[in-house]
Amino acid sequence: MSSTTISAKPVTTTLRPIEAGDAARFHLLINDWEICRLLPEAPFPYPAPLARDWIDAAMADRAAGRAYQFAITDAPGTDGTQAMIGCAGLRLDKSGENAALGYWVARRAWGRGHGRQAVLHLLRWGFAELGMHRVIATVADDNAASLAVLRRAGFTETGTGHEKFISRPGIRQAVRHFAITREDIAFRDAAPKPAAPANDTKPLLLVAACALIDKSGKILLARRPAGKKLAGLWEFPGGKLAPGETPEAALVRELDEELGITVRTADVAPFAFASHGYEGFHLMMPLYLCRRWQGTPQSREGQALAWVDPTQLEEYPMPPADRPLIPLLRDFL
Ligand SMILES: Nc1nc2c([nH]c(=O)n2[C@@H]2O[C@H](COP(=O)(O)OP(=O)(O)OP(=O)(O)O)[C@@H](O)[C@H]2O)c(=O)[nH]1
Repeated sequence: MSSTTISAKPVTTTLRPIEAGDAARFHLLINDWEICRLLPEAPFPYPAPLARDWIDAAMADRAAGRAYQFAITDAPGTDGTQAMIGCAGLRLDKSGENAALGYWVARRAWGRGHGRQAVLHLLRWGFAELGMHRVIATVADDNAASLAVLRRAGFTETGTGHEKFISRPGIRQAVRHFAITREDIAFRDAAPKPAAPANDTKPLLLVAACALIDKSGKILLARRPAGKKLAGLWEFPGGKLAPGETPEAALVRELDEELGITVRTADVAPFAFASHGYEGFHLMMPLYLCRRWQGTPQSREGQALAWVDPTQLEEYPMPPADRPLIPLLRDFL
């Protein structure tokens, strides 16, 4: 991921990989008792060289695939730059199945939902990109804001304990442990919206769609052929679920029927969903990412195909349901 943006008004929270040039601001923000006292490994005062060392280690970890640390940034200012307001990251265990989540938001940016947005964004990215299945987090018992962030993000509390915090010598700080799984996130994203108004009786249509991503990071779009509804628009391969079929099984079937490729259910990762009211039905469409398949995608139903760079998706007219997915893909990939 080069960068990734959330545009959930009124907060705009962006994550981008942390870089050496962030050291001075990192130090300025973290060197605050109200931050250091909540982080097990942060001394207070926080020495400037430690900020540089921490970032160097983060960059080495990223290169080795051990951990992925991001700068949390705010909405662009009038000059277009995005100021760093905190840090969030995932550290994988040896098996690659589990990751530990860590994050902090500078005091000047508290109370605006940045922590929750950053955590949700990082989880979606991690579950889509890293192949991990479970994320754990440990939070000081007196860190009310962080406890709320994890609970609202869908984490389950798994236990309590005591840990050393460098900034609080002589005590073993009471902590709470949390965990969330890939399935929890998929369920959370697919959770029903609030009940529709009584006069809205449109049937719900469940469609599974997939962004196939090739080695150069391009996404496959298919053009709806003449004669179909929304003809001429570009869409993600996929289709309606047959009765009793899971979205993953529907994708495996549709990708074979439409493109002649073989995909395993284990190779499709849930990424986002579209929920859109068309005339006559309400579309609920989970979008999966897939980077591994067998065969070469071919047009089996007369549809034109195009491999599109994520930054150019906007140049391809897509159904209205797909439009909110474009910035997510552009910023994730
Ligand atoms: N596969 C796919 N369908 C989408 C996307 N966006 C979107 O609004 N849809 C809608 O979801 C439905 C997908 O149904 P489908 O592909 O199984 O069926 P279809 O309308 O092509 O006709 P069919 O019943 O002859 O297969 C259509 O109403 C389509 O317009 C998308 O990105 N991919």
